[in-house]
Amino acid sequence: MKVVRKEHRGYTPLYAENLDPSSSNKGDSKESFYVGPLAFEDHLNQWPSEEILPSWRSTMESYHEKVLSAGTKLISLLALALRLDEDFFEKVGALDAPMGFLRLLHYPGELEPSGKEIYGASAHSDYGMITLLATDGVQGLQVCREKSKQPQVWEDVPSLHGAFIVNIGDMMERWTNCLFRSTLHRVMPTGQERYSVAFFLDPNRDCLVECLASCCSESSPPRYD
Ligand SMILES: O=C(O)CCC(=O)C(=O)O
Ligand SMILES: [Fe+2]
Repeated sequence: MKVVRKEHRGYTPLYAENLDPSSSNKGDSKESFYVGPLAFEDHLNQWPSEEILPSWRSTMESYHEKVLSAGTKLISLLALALRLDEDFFEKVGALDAPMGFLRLLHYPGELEPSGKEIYGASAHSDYGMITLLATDGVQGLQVCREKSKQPQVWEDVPSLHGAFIVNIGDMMERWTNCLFRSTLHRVMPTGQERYSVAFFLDPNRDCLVECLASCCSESSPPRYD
């Protein structure tokens, strides 16, 4: 198929991805479609033809722009919470040519029989700054609050109509010296079909990520420098 994933854009088929290779997982029971940054590198995006899906591209572009704008505002609130200037992450170049990746996800209700454990999405944390996640309200998403404790305790994430679920990513964990922890999460199959749309806001590749001054002290030195 012409839109099969290339350069992190396009279609990923069922079971093609395994977010937690340490588990004896068959591959995640989800299929997805990635749309990368629009303003920059837009030529890498892959779009189904207008004849097959009329207006799909313009709908995705419009959603991408709106969720990027919401994510950018949220990042400025995180900056204020960290006692930084509101535009700190802009000033360090994190949002230059914003690296926003939209991922449309579909989890089928019925799964292929398999002797292996099957997850919708196996345990992982997202790797950027923040993720804004919209779901159709079908359960399945779980978080583990204490990710370094064993045994891990998983909690269902309730869905709130009209609200995004916001996850902190690994880069934000590093930046804040673990003050903000990236969220370990997974999606369990429930037997019900499920749709979600994730928007990953990553820092620009040229942005230097170093421990924020407000997040380290003598008793809490930078862990990643
Ligand atoms: O579908 C969901 O609720 C979560 C998706 C997810 O965690 C991801 O794509 O990184
Ligand atoms: Fe995720």
